[in-house]
Amino acid sequence: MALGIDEIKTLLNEHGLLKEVVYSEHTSFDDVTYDSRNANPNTLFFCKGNFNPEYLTMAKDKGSTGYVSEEKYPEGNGLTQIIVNNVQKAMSLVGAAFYRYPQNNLFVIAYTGTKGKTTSSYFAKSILNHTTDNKTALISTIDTVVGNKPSQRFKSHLTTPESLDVFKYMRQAVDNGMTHLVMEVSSQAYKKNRVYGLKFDVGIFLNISPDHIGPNEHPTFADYLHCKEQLMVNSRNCIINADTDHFAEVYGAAKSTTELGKVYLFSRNQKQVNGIDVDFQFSSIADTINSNEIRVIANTDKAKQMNLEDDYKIAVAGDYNESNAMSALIATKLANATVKEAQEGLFNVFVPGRMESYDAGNHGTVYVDYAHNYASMHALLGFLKANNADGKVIVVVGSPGNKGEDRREGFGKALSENADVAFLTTDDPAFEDPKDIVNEIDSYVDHDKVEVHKELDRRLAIKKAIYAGDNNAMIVVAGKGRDPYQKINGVDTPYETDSVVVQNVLKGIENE
Ligand SMILES: CC(=O)N[C@H]1[C@@H](OP(=O)(O)OP(=O)(O)OC[C@H]2O[C@@H](n3ccc(=O)[nH]c3=O)[C@H](O)[C@@H]2O)O[C@H](CO)[C@@H](O)[C@@H]1O[C@H](C)C(=O)N[C@@H](C)C(=O)N[C@H](CCC(=O)O)C(=O)O
Ligand SMILES: Nc1ncnc2c1ncn2[C@@H]1O[C@H](COP(=O)(O)OP(=O)(O)OP(=O)(O)O)[C@@H](O)[C@H]1O
Repeated sequence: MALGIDEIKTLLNEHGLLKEVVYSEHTSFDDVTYDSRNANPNTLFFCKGNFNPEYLTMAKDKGSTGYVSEEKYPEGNGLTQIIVNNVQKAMSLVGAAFYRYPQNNLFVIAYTGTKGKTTSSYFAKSILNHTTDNKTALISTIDTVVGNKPSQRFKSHLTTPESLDVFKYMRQAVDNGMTHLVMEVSSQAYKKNRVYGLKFDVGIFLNISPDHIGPNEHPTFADYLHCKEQLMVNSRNCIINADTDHFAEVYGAAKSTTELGKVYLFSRNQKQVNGIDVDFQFSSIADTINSNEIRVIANTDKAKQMNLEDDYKIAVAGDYNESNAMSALIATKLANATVKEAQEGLFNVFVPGRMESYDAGNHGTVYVDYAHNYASMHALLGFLKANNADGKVIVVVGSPGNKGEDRREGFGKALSENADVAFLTTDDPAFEDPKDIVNEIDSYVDHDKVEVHKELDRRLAIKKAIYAGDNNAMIVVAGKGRDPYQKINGVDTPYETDSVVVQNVLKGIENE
């Protein structure tokens, strides 16, 4: 692949981004990167973010022949210099052109929402695997899948990658024969223009609640909402959970660029929201601590024509997963999935680290779940308590250091509402003392309602929690899912994952 300077100039000019070009003899580039460590001969290098000019020197030393930046650097003398007024936008446009617009060869379904993006993406992929004969790619917080060989599936670094990576993965997916892609689009992706210029075939808005607000993410909730709404503005078909907070604003964003015939609304209970007819209603017809089943009803003519009305079993527990499943049903129907394919996809789905359940025999049932703030912990514990009022809820939980400090109070509150026993432990303490974090969570717990144990060794905390359960107990190991590390003092210290620790404890119990 190669990209010439004339095409770059035209593209940037069309979008009002180009300020100046200083030519060298290099007018065509064989690679693009935003990280000097990955620069190759004849690479076009993008200077972005918390940039240090030394990176440009490194890129040049490794053979870069041009750079794109919002300012000129003497370190770049001798290279072709492309000066723009927004490097992130420029990077996305140039990335799409360099990788020859792979999005044109993929049906792309994109998810946003404070909670449920990953789970719903796995639901949609599982359905489309049936529809497309396994030709569905995935860009999610957990895994990126660009093909069916083991080497074409790898761990993700971000929920939504940098634009150059988005287009690279799309190109790889197309070259590997993929026809569909399900991806997560975080609010941060819009904030940082990681998907600038991209139109999605289907965009889904799941929900919004205060989160990701802070110095490194969104300055205000309004900014967070605005960024999330951009998925609606940039999608050809919009699906909205009408039960979400701020529904009116989200619907307004969708309507601003999409005709009403292509905006699909769904709700658990309501036929109308704000006087607007909801297309699909779903109800729970079986809701156990291991799985769910929903009934889908079409309310509008548009919905009736889609032939989605039926019952669907979902292999993952949690009543909120009924709503996640409903979104995946509409999205995949727009990609021509049949009811049978959807039923098979939801019945067989497995989402790593999200409501993984394990039978612990005489010690009850263990759930490994990624719940890592008040909203998700409250939803999870409330669901378990509602479905098994006599069962003890035992929770293993910690809270990260140097970020999301308000989660500590949230965990204390969620535990006080629905837990019987808590084992407070370590979870990515970063540069803080995990003991202080545990004590802070503890200070928010109502000790008349919850028996609290403090065990900083996470593996031991999990073991003690499982052993504390009787045969009706529900032991929740929260917060890390399948994260394979603990972030300690700036180092990702390997950790075998909560799922593996749980499995090892259960093996020990079996062998007793
Ligand atoms: C705030 C934010 O979006 N930060 C992301 C951003 O940082 P940045 O551009 O400032 O990059 P940096 O690491 O400071 O380095 C500056 C530049 O120099 C380059 N560099 C760096 C070192 C070097 O030797 N050579 C070199 O060229 C880097 O590649 C980068 O391009 O670009 C980096 C990769 O290029 C990301 O790793 C980093 O994400 C950080 C780790 C992060 O935590 N991001 C979170 C907030 C995030 O994006 N989260 C959302 C999910 C949120 C949700 O669930 O809603 C996500 O989509 O993942
Ligand atoms: N629709 C939902 N509403 C509320 N909570 C949910 C919902 N879906 C999932 N959860 C809870 O949130 C946790 C995270 O779910 P998931 O990973 O699917 O969401 P996400 O949007 O990708 O999250 P994050 O941005 O934190 O990575 C789950 O483990 C579950 O506890």
